[in-house]
Amino acid sequence: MGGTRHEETSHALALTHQASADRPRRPRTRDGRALVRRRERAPRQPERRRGTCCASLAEVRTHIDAIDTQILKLMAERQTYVHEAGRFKPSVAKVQDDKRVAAIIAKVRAEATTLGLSPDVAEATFRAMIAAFTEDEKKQVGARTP
Ligand SMILES: O=C(O)C(=O)C[C@]1(C(=O)O)C=C[C@@H](O)C=C1
Repeated sequence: MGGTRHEETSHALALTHQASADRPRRPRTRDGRALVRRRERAPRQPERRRGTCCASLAEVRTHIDAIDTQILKLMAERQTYVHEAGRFKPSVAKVQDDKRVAAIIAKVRAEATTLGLSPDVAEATFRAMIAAFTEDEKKQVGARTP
């Protein structure tokens, strides 16, 4: 390119402009930030289901740790409602409600199946969780009633 410095600069700018004009425009938010599409952040669902989305055991465990934190937050929220349930029970003997537990387990098994989660894993997890919450609720009701 044997033109003046100014011509060279304009040519380079024109090329840059051309290259960005050819590229498909990324969707942006109203304030101009690039919208990251979900597929770019998380692996595609089938890969995740097949368990082939991670490159190392450490990466797998990072995902598991993050999910465990979400589960714990939901358990803390569940606990507040279990304590609320305790307020409506007149005695420790009324805390355990087998009919309610059976209904929860039936619902959880059906939902797990829809979500692609093993219903047996879901049932075992919920039975253990409800048993622990029930003991906690008994302590709470026992502290309030004779
Ligand atoms: O629903 C209630 O009555 C509760 O006290 C909550 C809960 C639960 O953890 O889901 C706990 C104890 C009962 O056995 C039934 C269910």
